[in-house]
Amino acid sequence: MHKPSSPRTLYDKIWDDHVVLTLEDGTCLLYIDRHLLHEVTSPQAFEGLRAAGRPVRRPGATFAVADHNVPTSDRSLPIEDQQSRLQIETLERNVEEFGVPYFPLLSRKQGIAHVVGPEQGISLPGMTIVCGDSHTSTHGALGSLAFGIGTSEVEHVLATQTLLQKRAKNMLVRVEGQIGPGVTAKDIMLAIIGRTGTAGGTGYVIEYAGSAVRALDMAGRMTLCNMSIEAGARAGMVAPDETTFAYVKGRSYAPKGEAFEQAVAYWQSLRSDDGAHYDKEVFLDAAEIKPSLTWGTSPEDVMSIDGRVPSPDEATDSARAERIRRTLSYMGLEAGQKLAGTPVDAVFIGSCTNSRIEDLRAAAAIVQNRKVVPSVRAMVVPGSGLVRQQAEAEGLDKIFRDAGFEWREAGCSMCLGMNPDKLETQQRCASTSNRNFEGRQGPQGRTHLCSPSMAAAAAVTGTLCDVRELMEGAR
Ligand SMILES: CC(C)[C@H](C(=O)O)[C@@H](O)C(=O)O
Ligand code: SF4
Repeated sequence: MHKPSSPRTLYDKIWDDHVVLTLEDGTCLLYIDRHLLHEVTSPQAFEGLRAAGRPVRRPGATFAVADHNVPTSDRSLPIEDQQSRLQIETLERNVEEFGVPYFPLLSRKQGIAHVVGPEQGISLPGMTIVCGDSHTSTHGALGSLAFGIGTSEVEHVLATQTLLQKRAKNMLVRVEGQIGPGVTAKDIMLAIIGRTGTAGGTGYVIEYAGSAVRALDMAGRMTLCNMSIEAGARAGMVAPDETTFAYVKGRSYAPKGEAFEQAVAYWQSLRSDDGAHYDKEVFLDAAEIKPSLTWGTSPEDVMSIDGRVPSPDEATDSARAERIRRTLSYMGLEAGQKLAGTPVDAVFIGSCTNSRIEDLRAAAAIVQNRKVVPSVRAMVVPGSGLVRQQAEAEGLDKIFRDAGFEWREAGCSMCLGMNPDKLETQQRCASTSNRNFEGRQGPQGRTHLCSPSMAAAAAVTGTLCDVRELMEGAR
């Protein structure tokens, strides 16, 4: 624990500004500024409120949207899957009864909660933001403290607008220098997880810093913070700067005029002090990061596209050798093979990691004047209706459609098998999402996590490949 006068990190500052009460064992009651809800983790929480006869403490700080179960096909049709329909109807009934703002399925504002929050200016620098969803860490890109909570905590926040939490440790991930052509925020994050492993961030909140992070736009920063969970961390954050303020300005729920200027003055104080203590530090040289992807069934199974998958023979212990053997078998790969040139069956561009307009532009730049290989099912699923609308205004949908991509409505889609967009058994998919566990995208599905441009390259060549080979002057 730091003394009040000692240099503090960004995390310490936001934490300190939200403590309502500190218990003897150090647990704190934190004030929560924003609470996002989706259909999967909120029903029992509302049920609890109802049973206790309690209202939602601050409906105006609470926002709901359905994203996991929604079909991404024609929205005018009824939802076929009974379970999904029930989830969404339940959410709609709850928000109505408790007076919580909701972005309906037919609204342009509907989308994945972690795309909608920043897009609407609901998520702002300096805030504490929670949602019953692990990838709430995404919102930390704005310079907020944002993390996922469980359903009983959702109920607690609904009832009290506060949450009991233990302070996490501080971890600094510094990425310095310039990334090369074809390298994106996704590749940076895969490189980080490849280095730290999926447990490297356990017990920490990660602050991303360094010139390569500063150079990222907000979408890139959100990609980093989003996958902090895959690095094992509680949350990820980037100190707010001019890029952040320019992004926030003018958004629906952001402060306006004089209030905005005052907010910026405060937000500028939200950076780690010189000499602030980090319990763990990791350094990466941006110039060394190559277009990357995962070869296995854990986000830490990372390699660069010009590398080879591991072989059990290289493992230093038998448990590791067994894991490699099992993973290769699940993934349908041979020990030591190159991934480049491996045929794919599906390409998924979407999810809260990579479905923002910047991601779609990057993918479209690769797809333009090319065609999806006929054996590949390729889909683009914008993160929100507004992203979709913006992409259409820029003609990106035409580029994707003309090439043979499906152009879908917003939702979690093929990121996880909770809706009709699923891989078929043993299909191999280049996916811009964040998780590659066995069966994540459908039973026996084989997921290769990668950036939007790498996924686009896989669609038009029909194989996992180095996006730089499709980029003029990149090599
Ligand atoms: C369904 C939800 C609780 C889950 C999460 O918390 O992350 C989902 O969003 C996921 O990505 O697996
Ligand atoms: S897009 Fe994927 S990771 Fe993000 S909230 Fe939905 S299911 Fe979870």
